Amino acid sequence: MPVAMPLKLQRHLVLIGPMASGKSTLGQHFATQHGLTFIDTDRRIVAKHGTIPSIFATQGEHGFREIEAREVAAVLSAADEPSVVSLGGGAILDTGTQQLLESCVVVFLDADLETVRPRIVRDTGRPLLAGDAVERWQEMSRRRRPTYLKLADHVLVTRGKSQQDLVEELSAMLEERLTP
Ligand SMILES: Nc1ncnc2c1ncn2[C@@H]1O[C@H](COP(=O)(O)OP(=O)(O)O)[C@@H](O)[C@H]1O
Ligand SMILES: O=C(O)C1=C[C@@H](OP(=O)(O)O)[C@@H](O)[C@H](O)C1
Ligand SMILES: [Mg+2]
Repeated sequence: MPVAMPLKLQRHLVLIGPMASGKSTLGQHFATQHGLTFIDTDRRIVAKHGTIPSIFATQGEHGFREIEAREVAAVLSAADEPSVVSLGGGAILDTGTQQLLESCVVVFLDADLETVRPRIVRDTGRPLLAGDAVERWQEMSRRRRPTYLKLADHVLVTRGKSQQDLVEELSAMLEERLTP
């Protein structure tokens, strides 16, 4: 894997966007290539509370959102080194999370249906997509889109781009931002 320039973040770099837009994958690749710490809030939730489907089954979406808001707040308000943080797609629904994102650099991974379609039809790990995954993804994505746009400092359009394309585009975006 190519190693890009080490990058020094001043604030957390947070990836938001709909389910299967590639937040977890891009966050991990980007952090690895720039020698940064990577945090996936869903991964932390799973390590502490069990799988996401099992949390939804026992505590419902409401229970999951409470756990998620606590975990995201713990990550974003800690005085740790600035890191690359991938949130779950619905984490931005919480107003406390929205406030914490004001002091982060927020990147919206803007994925369209054709890009995510093959990903969501084969993956069954997202309880909110149970049933007609395509229909449910479209509806949720449409409803949340204004919030993603409102919170974003940058928008990264994912259509037709490989992981490496996205790492490079995000790197260029940040370099421009860091250039006085
Ligand atoms: N740029 C990309 N090109 C092709 N497949 C991708 C890309 N980004 C992510 N994927 C695949 O899409 C699926 C969902 O990615 P993931 O990172 O889990 O998304 P999210 O965290 O936004 O839900 C994974 O199987 C991943 O390998
Ligand atoms: O959009 C959502 O409400 C959710 C997105 C998922 O994360 P990804 O966006 O990483 O798939 C996960 O947090 C959970 O299944 C709920
Ligand atoms: Mg994810």
